[in-house]
Amino acid sequence: MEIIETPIKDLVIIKPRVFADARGFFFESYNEAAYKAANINIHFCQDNQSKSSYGVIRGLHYQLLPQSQTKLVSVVQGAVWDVAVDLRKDSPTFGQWYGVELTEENHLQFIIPQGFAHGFSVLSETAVFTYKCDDFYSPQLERGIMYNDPALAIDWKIPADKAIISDKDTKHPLLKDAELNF
Ligand SMILES: Cc1cn([C@H]2C[C@H](O)[C@@H](COP(=O)(O)OP(=O)(O)O[C@H]3O[C@H](C)C(=O)[C@H](O)[C@H]3O)O2)c(=O)[nH]c1=O
Repeated sequence: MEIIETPIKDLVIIKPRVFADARGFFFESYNEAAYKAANINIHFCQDNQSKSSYGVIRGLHYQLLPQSQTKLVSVVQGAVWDVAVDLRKDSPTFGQWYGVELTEENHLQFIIPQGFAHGFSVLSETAVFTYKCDDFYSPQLERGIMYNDPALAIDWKIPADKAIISDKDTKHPLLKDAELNF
């Protein structure tokens, strides 16, 4: 696997080694030993999966310490624009976001570290999104910030009038008003 750095420290893209043949393809979607060899020491404890239609934006979500989550996210069907926002108050990139297109064709994976908000928009007719978390879901510690916060100015790669947002995701605070403890 290849680790691709981003302009935001600790936020990295994983390009797995894909074995393609006449039948299709095979790749290891996670290997703890390979991660340890790359000095990526994460122990995952929960896998999630969601399916969404074109135009859906899920996010921007995070969990507060002590149950903030590192996530390894990828797409098994379709294509999404995946976005992480740095919420670490002492980070030189606090409030900055980075996006990457994850698709069933490019097999790219994205490691979203603790201290980041995460969200994605669906670029294909449907997308099946799968991710591993290194801590369990905690409704009590789950928080969100607005996907369309003007201070973030995130380009979701879909027309704003096509965005499909859950009611919950229309009621998050702006980043300036968010509860953070990273
Ligand atoms: C996240 C989660 C949710 N749920 C339940 C709670 C709700 O009744 C239902 C749907 O949850 P929600 O609308 O928060 O799902 P998403 O909008 O896809 O949220 C996720 O999307 C963004 C992109 C993320 O990065 C987070 O992992 C996660 O917040 O599943 C669970 O039972 N376990 C869980 O781990």
